[in-house]
Amino acid sequence: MTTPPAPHQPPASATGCFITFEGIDGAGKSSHIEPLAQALRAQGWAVRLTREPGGTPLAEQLRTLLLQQPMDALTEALLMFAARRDHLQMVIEPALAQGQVVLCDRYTDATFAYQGHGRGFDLQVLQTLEQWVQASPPSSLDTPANLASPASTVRQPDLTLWFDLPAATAAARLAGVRAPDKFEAEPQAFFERVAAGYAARCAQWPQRFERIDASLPLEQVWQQVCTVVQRRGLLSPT
Ligand SMILES: Nc1ncnc2c1ncn2[C@@H]1O[C@H](COP(=O)(O)OP(=O)(O)OP(=O)(O)O)[C@@H](O)[C@H]1O
Ligand SMILES: Cc1cn([C@H]2C[C@H](O)[C@@H](COP(=O)(O)O)O2)c(=O)[nH]c1=O
Repeated sequence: MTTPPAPHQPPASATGCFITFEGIDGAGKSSHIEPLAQALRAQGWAVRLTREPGGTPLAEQLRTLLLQQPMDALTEALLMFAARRDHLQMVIEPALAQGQVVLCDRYTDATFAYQGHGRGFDLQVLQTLEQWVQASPPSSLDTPANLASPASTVRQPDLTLWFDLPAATAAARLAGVRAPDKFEAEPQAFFERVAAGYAARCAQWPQRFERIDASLPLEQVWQQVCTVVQRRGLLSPT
């Protein structure tokens, strides 16, 4: 019988690890997030799998509105951040405080890519909202005095896997798979802008971002995911 690999148990004082999955619709994120959760659990990690917009009862209600209802760009951005605030307070921060690995299907890079680059919404305004919403710990915005000044610490992912795929390939993969939601119904030019937005975020955060070539066959994409997570010391080769 082979000996199982030593589990990567986080020390009691660990603050967990926050990993986000990003990319345009149809890039292949969801195909890999659950297998990665299983691989991490098999090596001893406590894993919290979640998504944005969503992840809490309130944020899931906001998701339904966001993915179905037409609305102006500011309303859309505010609802994305409202959902994120609830998600951070109720799920992400508590899980990280317990030393868990949080795997989140999309986070704030999506807001910059979709609302910022896709819709053309003001990136400075998004940056201000980011400072407020992602104040860490969340209680640092509890009092009116604290609200007046931006947070000193802003919760960012430790690692972002960016599934990079041409918009035309993503559209071909999604064609006929399911009825498109409000975002998926956008034209290819929208997703080209979103993809450019992700490339800009990757250039801005080179240490946090890992680009995954999502145009390759599923098994090769999975290999890239494993290699990146192994390099970050969270998984050991099996
Ligand atoms: N490497 C791949 N090669 C070919 N097809 C793929 C590959 N990865 C995923 N697919 C297929 O493409 C479609 C979209 O994949 P998936 O749902 O994982 O993307 P996604 O990024 O999570 O999309 P969304 O953000 O819209 O939910 C699915 O039908 C999936 O089976
Ligand atoms: C977090 C976030 C998401 N979106 C968009 C991107 C997708 O089209 C949908 C979510 O659907 P998925 O199938 O779960 O990927 O929401 C966005 O526009 N802005 C955001 O911040």
